[in-house]
Amino acid sequence: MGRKFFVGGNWKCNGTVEEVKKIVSMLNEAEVPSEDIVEVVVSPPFVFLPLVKSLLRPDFLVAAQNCWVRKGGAFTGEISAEMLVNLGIPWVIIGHSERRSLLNETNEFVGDKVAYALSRGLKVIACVGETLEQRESGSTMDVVAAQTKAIADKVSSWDNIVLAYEPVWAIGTGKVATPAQAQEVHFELRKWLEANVSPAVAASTRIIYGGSVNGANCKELAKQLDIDGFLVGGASLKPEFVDIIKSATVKKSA
Ligand SMILES: O=C(CO)COP(=O)(O)O
Repeated sequence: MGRKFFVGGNWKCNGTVEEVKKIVSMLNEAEVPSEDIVEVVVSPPFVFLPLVKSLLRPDFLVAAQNCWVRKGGAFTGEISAEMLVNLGIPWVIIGHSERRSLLNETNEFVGDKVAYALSRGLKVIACVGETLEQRESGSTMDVVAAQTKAIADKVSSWDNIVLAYEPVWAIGTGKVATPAQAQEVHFELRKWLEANVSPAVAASTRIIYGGSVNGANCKELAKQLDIDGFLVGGASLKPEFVDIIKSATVKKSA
């Protein structure tokens, strides 16, 4: 169906110059499947973006972890989409659950950010996901559908969006969703896109999974029909990130 496997590494708020250089050399030396099998994007904190971009192998790309909702200006502490474009940063992560919960980013705000970033020419990894309470009360699909709708309402094309399903209860907890749990939500999200955006967008949009993905659990997850890759936190800072990139071949032969 032509959805190229996508592996993102979200470094979150971690690293020193020395650590960043070490991770980049580890990635530069890694033998991974070719670019037509897997797309790899790493997302360091803003301050390291130029350094990582200048050192990283050309077949891996970089992403910012956030950007301002509109054109830059008098917004102390923010980084605009225009600045990312100016630096040649192709991707940005928007709507990560840590920003939604700790910084009160609402569905509407996330939708506005996605739309603005796309309008400037950035590609977007847009994150959705339910909390444990929401899962336990049976509202997982309502929650992720509302988050996805807030994005769909604001954008005219999904060509440059990767949708990341990251259940909040699986992030940084070591408690990964089972392949069946993840597949179920990915399948439902694709159905949602089919019904509410278009069958073509549903068929072509990559839906990636995030939440305690590691070198040991990635293959079983990658085998699932509607899992088109991963957004990796903790393990993206370690050599096992390379094993996660390699899980793209599981998909290829599936
Ligand atoms: O939040 C995540 C990626 O964006 C997932 O984090 P962990 O892989 O550390 O659980």
